[in-house]
Amino acid sequence: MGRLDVRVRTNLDSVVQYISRDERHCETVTIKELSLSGALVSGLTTQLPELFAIRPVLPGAGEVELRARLVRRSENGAAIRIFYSDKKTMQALWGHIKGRLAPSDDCPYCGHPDDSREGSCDRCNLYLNFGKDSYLERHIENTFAQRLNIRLNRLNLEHIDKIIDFVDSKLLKIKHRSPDSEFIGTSEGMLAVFAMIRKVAPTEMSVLLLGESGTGKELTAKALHELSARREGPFVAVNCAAIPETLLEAELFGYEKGAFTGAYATKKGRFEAADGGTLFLDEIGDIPATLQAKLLRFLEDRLIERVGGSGSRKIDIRIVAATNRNLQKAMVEGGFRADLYYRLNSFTIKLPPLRERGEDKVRLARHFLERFAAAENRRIDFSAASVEAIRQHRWPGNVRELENKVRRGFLMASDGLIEPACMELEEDFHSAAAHPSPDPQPGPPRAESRRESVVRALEQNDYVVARAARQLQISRPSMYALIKKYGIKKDDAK
Ligand SMILES: Nc1ncnc2c1ncn2[C@@H]1O[C@H](COP(=O)(O)OP(=O)(O)OP(=O)(O)O)[C@@H](O)[C@H]1O
Repeated sequence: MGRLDVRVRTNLDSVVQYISRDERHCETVTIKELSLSGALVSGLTTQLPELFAIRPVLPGAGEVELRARLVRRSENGAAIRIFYSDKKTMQALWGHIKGRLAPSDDCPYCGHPDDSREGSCDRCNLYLNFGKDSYLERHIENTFAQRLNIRLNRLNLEHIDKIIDFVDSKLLKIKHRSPDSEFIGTSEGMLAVFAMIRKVAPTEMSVLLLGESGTGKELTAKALHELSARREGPFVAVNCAAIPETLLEAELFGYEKGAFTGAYATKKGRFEAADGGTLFLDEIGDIPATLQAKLLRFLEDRLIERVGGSGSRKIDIRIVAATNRNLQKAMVEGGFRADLYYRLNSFTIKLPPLRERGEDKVRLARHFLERFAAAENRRIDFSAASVEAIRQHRWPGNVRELENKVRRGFLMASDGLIEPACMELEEDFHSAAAHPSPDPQPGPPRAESRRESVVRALEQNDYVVARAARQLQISRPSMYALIKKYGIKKDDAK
């Protein structure tokens, strides 16, 4: 029963109706107690689906249809929640309840003595003027925030995020996700990376990205592009190690017709394709010496010359380069030009390996799982053992390996649960069980400590909600909802 509603005893015959597997079920029950948002019914014999209809016959108003959900069953009957319906139905329902209100001097909501029956209750502040026609609207208005709060308290962080996303994107059509919002991470290392991305993105500086394979270098390059003034221009990515050395120059700089055997027509290279935007040169450590010289020339004068061409042309691009090799060592050993290294190295972002990102591992795994599950409209979760195995695994292939393992787990899961074996991580789980980690790893809020995480984030950000929300990688409205949900006040946070 709704805690905020006036509840009366009644004896209404009602039909409960639902459809399962194309079959219509009807059952007659009796409503014993009724409020605007709930009822207690007796005589229910079947298992109900999550949502069903109940059709009480209200004396004087006839049959009304209400949408309902089962809250709990007991020996006395079943408690159901009634959802707000159209105004006419609500008025009929309220008319029935009002007619059965026993005269009392106590507030029917909270029991506080009240003899005026005018205005609001001194204690719970709810509107008491039942006799007025406007009561229903005033009641709905007055109780809206409290109803919302009751519901919010039952939701977890992910639900709240989903609802806010839905409202923003589907109802308000706000495209509020920033391009790096799919970039998951709240570990110290990743927060530093995000801060650097935001700082350097709007500039025209060349950026060098360092990090093991699969740590997110390409994603970083895309974020740099999206957060720059070049975002409307093209983003062109070239994996220099994937193109044979003999073809790389023509691929990057283009060629004129007849420049070499097989050059039947003039072709633009990737530099020209990226004109006005960003060129991402992945595996830059693998380009041959001749191309290193050509790239250096470009960085100095911004001119390119097609293979077999006689003139040069100006190109307006920003270069973001990446490598998982130790360029400094390659430079010392003579495999990479020092002048090019220093040109590219004017701003460097180092992506930490996944094994050093603490609880980000689990956060990323959940992010990928959510994506796969949403694409196939399935509900699937990790078992506790899987979560532990994800924490323990060393992840030599970093985020790409994690994504692949979660994809495998998603395909192999049975009964809606991914066990370590589904991801081929059973050994990591067994070693975790044998040597439990004393260090629970820093990271995002777990259910039991979520309040503490929210308080900590607020403290660390001088109570600036937007910044604390950013630190926890949640939206600002979600942060406000959490502050309210946990009743956090500035004084508690100290
Ligand atoms: N922090 C992250 N949040 C969400 N997805 C990520 C993150 N980091 C990486 N990914 C995903 O992991 C995969 C590998 O990332 P990416 O290709 O950017 O890595 P890389 O360092 O460029 O790899 P390589 O060196 O092998 O080219 C991609 O699917 C990418 O979207």
